[in-house]
Amino acid sequence: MSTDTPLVIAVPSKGRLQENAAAFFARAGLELHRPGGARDYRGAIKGLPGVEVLFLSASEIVTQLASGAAHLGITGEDLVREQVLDADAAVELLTPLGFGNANVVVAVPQAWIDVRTMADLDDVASDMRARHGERMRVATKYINLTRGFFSAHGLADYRIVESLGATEGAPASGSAEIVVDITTTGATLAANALKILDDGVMLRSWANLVASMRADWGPTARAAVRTILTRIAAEEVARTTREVSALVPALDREALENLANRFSARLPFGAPASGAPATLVCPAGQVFALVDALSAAGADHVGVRKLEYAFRRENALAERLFRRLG
Ligand SMILES: Nc1ncnc2c1ncn2[C@@H]1O[C@H](COP(=O)(O)OP(=O)(O)OP(=O)(O)O)[C@@H](O)[C@H]1O
Ligand SMILES: O=P(O)(O)OC[C@H]1O[C@H](OP(=O)(O)OP(=O)(O)O)[C@H](O)[C@@H]1O
Ligand SMILES: [Mg+2]
Repeated sequence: MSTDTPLVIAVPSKGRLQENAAAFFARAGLELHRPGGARDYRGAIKGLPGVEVLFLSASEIVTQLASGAAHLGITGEDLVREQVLDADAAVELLTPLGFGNANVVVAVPQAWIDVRTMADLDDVASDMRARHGERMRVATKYINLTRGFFSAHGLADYRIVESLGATEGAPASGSAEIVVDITTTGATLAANALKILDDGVMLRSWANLVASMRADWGPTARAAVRTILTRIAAEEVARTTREVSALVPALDREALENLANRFSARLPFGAPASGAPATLVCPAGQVFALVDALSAAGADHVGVRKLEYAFRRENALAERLFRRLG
């Protein structure tokens, strides 16, 4: 039974992702409003009816997406892969967001100089089992990811010691031999005299915009998500492109189109009428090469602008979601 519920968006309210997530929505012109203050975990988006915001921890956001209690959320891919058994059926990772980067890795004591790969680790584990009748202990909170990765490497002689914090301290404190944890700068691993195995990167994770396939996507939720994804896409296009305008009478329509193609630029308003300036939109990284080419073609004044938003009819994010939802 489908009912017409509001769109529920889950946003990190604490931890590593909070600030970047709030900045991400702000850039897209979506102002998160928390009427009850920091203690209230429910809010709204200013000027957007039909949307409810939940302020939760990154891990709780995964739970809400997996159950369908939230339609859309921002959280780490590491948590999605760890917490949701059938992640590809339950959720759609719409796009990585360029923040919250962390690798899930297998790390062993630096003192184990002969242990560089998962195969070496397998030898150590078998050896421990054979000589001492003990299984190698792996401290982690990534239990499912660890089981999957170890079994893919044929490593079976180990047991997991569930860790709920300060995982990297486990080998020094004697509660485990090795660890599986996330790392960004590597500082915590180094401080604990641990090293990553050469083939020990299990997952390269980023914060993602994630949609739930189990939520109730009624008309109100669909309309609201389209508005939100349109703004997000418009901000992204504006941020990654530049609008270039120039008067180039020497270039006819075909020459202008060829020049645009050379720099992966578009002519959003088509070729200009004679005597009118041309407007091109190119990737930010191509802008100076394009300016040089326009100057070489006789342009006297070339203007470059960074737009605040660039709305286009097609929106890859929304299309991806609606294709999935059917
Ligand atoms: N050092 C880091 N740099 C960048 N992103 C990180 C880093 N550590 C974690 N993340 C990302 O942020 C997510 C949430 O991490 P965070 O530390 O905020 O919460 P947590 O440790 O899972 O939970 P808790 O806040 O209860 O300790 C991680 O799962 C990962 O995707
Ligand atoms: O490679 P680095 O840049 O040193 O970052 C890695 C550390 O960051 C995370 O911990 P966090 O500080 O979030 O504390 P937590 O254990 O409470 O989650 C993670 O669990 C590592 O311990
Ligand atoms: Mg943390």
